[in-house]
Amino acid sequence: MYDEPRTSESSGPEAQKQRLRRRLERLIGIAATEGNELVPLRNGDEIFPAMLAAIRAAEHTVDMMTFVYWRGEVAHEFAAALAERARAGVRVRLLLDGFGAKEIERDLLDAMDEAGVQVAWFRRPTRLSPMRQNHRCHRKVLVTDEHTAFTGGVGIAQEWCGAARNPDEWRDTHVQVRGPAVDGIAAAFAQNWAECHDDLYDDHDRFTAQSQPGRATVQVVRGSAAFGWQDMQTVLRVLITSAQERLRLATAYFAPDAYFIDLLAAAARRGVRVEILLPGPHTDQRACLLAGRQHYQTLVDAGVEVREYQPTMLHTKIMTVDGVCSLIGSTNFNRRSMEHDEEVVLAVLDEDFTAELDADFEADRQRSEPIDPRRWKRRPLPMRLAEAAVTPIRRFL
Ligand SMILES: O=P(O)(O)OC[C@H](O)CO
Repeated sequence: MYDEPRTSESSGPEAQKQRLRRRLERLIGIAATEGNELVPLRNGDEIFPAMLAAIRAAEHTVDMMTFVYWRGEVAHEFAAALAERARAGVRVRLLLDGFGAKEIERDLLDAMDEAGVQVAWFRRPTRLSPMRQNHRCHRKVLVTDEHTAFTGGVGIAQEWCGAARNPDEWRDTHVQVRGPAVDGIAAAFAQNWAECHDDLYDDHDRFTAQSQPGRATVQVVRGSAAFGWQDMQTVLRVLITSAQERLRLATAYFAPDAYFIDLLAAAARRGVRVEILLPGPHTDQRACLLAGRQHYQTLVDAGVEVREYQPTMLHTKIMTVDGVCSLIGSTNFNRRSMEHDEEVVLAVLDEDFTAELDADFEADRQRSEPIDPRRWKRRPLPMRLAEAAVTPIRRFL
């Protein structure tokens, strides 16, 4: 593995930002854009009002794609807002994943259809089997009037409402984006919409240039279901191997293959402070929790701090590196996100945005329990057996 010699010229925040930018640009082949404005949104209490306000303010287009569209008042609010804009003459497109959104209420679909919302389904599985659950549209994207975009972890369901005050209010982070990076997020929508609908664009799309309202440099990376290596793996690989001082990872689903466990352990062994925050007792995917726990010993032995979040389900998908770079989007740290599903993430090179995510991470860390290496080594046999039991399905998690 390439380890860059550290000199005074190659250290410092600016040098690290430039190093990360050039590595990501040349290894992924997508240019980063400058002048983006990013607003982090914490939990449903901040995320949903901002998204609904953007929909209600749209005058030309609303493009929304989601993996989860389940139940609750918020599901009705989104459907009503989308339908209202469609009735007002706005071109409204909603792309639902055929597996993740199958719980959507029929009445909401009928009401949106009647109002003129173009609803498309991404790969509806005809039967449930592990193989047919692959190639899901796991991206979470909202773009309004081509100039405001949202992405991150949130699903449209009651579970995400509130502010992580109790187990009924999941913890999540989303981001509102304005600036040139909106094009990359819009392209993530377009790529999946193209597979499900005859029209890629129409007269409502104006294709006007993006302004530069902020200071963040952002590279938008799309991941797609694929055999072999893919860009989502490259982003994660570059950030982990480039970290010099501190790497923080908060993820809803932690079930990577051994290669990525080794990368994290190697980062800790070369002196990087690696902190990983994962769901704990309130996970909604116990099999995934167990698959992740199989790796705790390797990680803590290497010096990685592993913690489980206690108050509620932790659904964030965040990475920060050296206080200068953040990763935020739909990607979990599991094989589904790295190999099986459609994803989109923003690699953000900006100290201010990263500081906000780091502060959130620290607040979440305070509400978590650390894995103690010596106690973990002595965990009871039933726990070990439960972890071993999920081994046959690990590649689907
Ligand atoms: O797959 P995610 O990360 O969007 O999460 C969705 C739900 O948690 C699935 O249980």
